[in-house]
Amino acid sequence: MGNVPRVPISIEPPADAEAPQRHPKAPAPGEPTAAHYEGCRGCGDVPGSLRIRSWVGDDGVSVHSRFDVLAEHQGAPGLLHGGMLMTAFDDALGTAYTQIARSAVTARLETDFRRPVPVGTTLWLRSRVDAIVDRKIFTSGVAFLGELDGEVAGTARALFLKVGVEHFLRHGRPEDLEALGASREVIEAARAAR
Ligand SMILES: CCCCCCCCCCCCCC(=O)SCCNC(=O)CCNC(=O)[C@H](O)C(C)(C)COP(=O)(O)OP(=O)(O)OC[C@H]1O[C@@H](n2cnc3c(N)ncnc32)[C@H](O)[C@@H]1OP(=O)(O)O
Repeated sequence: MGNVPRVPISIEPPADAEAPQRHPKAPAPGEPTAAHYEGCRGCGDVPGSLRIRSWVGDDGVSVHSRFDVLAEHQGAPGLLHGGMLMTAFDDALGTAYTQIARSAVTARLETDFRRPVPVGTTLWLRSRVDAIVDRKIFTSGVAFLGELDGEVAGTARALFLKVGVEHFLRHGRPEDLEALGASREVIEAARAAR
């Protein structure tokens, strides 16, 4: 396999992992969550976005999300593209962790596709953080056809790793970071520190 890295195999949280605690500044149960970023492909209000909307669950930790499946999300004729369902899970699980932690990025995402999803369906997703171990945030979610707790269309698990703002400053496109208020000097300093 030459230089191809070994593929990590497990995102199972250890049995003694820390239980998730809601961040004190997170929105309250029933409130909508904020978009990750206005340019986000999952939840931002920009062309090409899935325009996923999420709300905090009654327990203050889990999140439920709505994704209206449109013709532009097709893979097979009239059916949702699998990668779009993964995008929806990435976004919803990535919103669930914002109830607990600040910034983190997806390290691994596993999805099981249980039922085809016709165009015109409203998908509802339930997502939660199962455990946190140091920088690792273990999450899981379920996507339902038509209504919360309807027929299961898919399930997913993801591992997010906490990162600092320097992750985005080092790797992001400078003009997008500058549009968020980062100065060229701060961006260059973060890149020089690599
Ligand atoms: C300006 C601010 C804007 C803020 C906006 C917020 C936006 C939020 C956006 C959210 C939007 C939605 C979401 C998005 O779209 S997020 C976008 C998609 N994700 C990415 O681009 C991430 C790309 N990957 C990386 O940057 C690095 O690989 C990361 C940071 C993830 C880890 O590299 P780092 O050098 O830091 O860590 P490490 O390699 O020492 O590993 C540490 C530990 O983790 C374990 N491990 C690692 N990988 C895996 C794996 N795949 N499976 C299982 N385990 C894995 C590893 O074994 C080790 O474990 P241990 O040996 O310690 O036990």
